[in-house]
Amino acid sequence: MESTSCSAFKLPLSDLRHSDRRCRLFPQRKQIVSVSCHGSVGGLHRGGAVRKRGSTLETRCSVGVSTYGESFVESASHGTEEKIGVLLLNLGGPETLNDVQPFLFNLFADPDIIRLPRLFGFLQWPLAKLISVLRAPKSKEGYAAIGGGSPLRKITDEQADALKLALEVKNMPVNVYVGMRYWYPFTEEAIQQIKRDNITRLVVLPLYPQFSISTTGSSIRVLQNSFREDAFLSRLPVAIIKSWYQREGYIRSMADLIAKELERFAKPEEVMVFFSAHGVPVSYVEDAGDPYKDQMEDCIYLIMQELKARGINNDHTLAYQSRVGPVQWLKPYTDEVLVDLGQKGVKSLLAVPVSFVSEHIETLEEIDMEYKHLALESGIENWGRVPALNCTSSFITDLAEAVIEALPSAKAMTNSEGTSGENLDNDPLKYLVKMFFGSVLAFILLLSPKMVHAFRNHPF
Ligand SMILES: C=CC1=C(C)c2cc3[nH]c(cc4nc(cc5[nH]c(cc1n2)c(C)c5CCC(=O)O)C(CCC(=O)O)=C4C)c(C)c3C=C
Ligand SMILES: [Fe+2]
Repeated sequence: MESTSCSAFKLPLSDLRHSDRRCRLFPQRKQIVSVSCHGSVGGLHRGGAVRKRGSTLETRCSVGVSTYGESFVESASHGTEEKIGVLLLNLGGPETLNDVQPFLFNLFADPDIIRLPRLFGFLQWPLAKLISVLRAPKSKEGYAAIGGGSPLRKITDEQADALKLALEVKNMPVNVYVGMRYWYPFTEEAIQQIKRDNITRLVVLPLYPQFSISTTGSSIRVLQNSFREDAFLSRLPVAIIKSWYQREGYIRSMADLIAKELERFAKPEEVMVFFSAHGVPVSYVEDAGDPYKDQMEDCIYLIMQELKARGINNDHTLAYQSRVGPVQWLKPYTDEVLVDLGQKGVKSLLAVPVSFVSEHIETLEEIDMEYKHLALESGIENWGRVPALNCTSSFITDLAEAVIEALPSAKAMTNSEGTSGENLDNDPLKYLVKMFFGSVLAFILLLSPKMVHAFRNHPF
């Protein structure tokens, strides 16, 4: 079954080697191609397993794809039939508590998440194994507190459906695909579905408003790897929307949500608007040139300008949450700022999650439970939280407009440069030797009490 599932991708040799490596690394991926995910109800074709949510099939569905109706558009210039695809990229999340450790493994095995010097690249997987095992108990507690799994897949599927409808209303029939970076439906599977569907033009839309190497950057790397040596994909015109936090529709939708939540307070004008963004390690910004911090600050500025234009002049602040491990992350840290504000006498606070557009563990557990508790303990008396955008119609309409605007710029992804971390090692003996020595080194490095503590207990 293992080799069948890998070879069933029917990739050229180079890609096959890649997916073979993944199959060794991501045992859970072996299962995905053995199940057909297609179904059809009332003109709706999509992962059959998606409709059977909760069944065993559900977690095995490889591709979250909205392909209802026909999505052919007559190409004005060539008179040929166009079949437009939109690929939504997202992080993915464990759907059950048993998924938590393998999900964390996939996350920490990503060289865009744990950035090791090239020389130490062979340590990536043993380290990922070790950190995921250390982290899993704390992470599981979080997922258990929000019902036993991440809501990300369900919400992203709903966003895909809503986007498809919004584009249909604008006279643009498309197939919408969902590709997750660390859990089902994996980006690689969505790409294979795009190929099977003979899509002729593709818009890639990461569901992260701001660009970070660790999120959008990492997902684009997956695309580049898959597209580089595939005859069909390397010719496919693609437009990638790398960031979209500055779009008016998004800014207005965020301002709408904030204005609405402020109204719930007895004295709305006295509420501190507290933007909480997912952090990244400082080295990403300072050494690797990640634009994430600049874009985040710009985004907050634009939202506050929009609120001011509506006569809302509340104080606001930005802090970063969800740090993991023993390195410096972007400051100020959300937990520290909350305590500080409480001590300074702030009584009413509205938390605004700003780096992500769906509810997820960090909003539902970290903000709603941990930070709320901390804030109330620190002297803040009135607490509120702005919901994630999810399927807010003005937001989805704006995403549809972003897709339409991006489409004309689609061109073949001609990325011939190699991508770091792609030196595939197909010799099983070499692989085992590396794994063994890597593991020994990783244990020596990581099992110091300080490191263990950092990964197990750091907030989030
Ligand atoms: C813009 C959003 C995000 C950035 C930037 C980001 C960077 C980043 N994350 C980790 C480590 C973890 N992230 C985890 C979950 C998680 N991360 C994001 C978004 C961003 N991450 C989301 C939406 C989620 C939740 C998914 C869900 O299931 O709901 C986790 C797992 C949870 C936990 O154990 O704490 C980890 C770990 C790093 C190291 C990083 C940048 C380098
Ligand atoms: Fe994260």
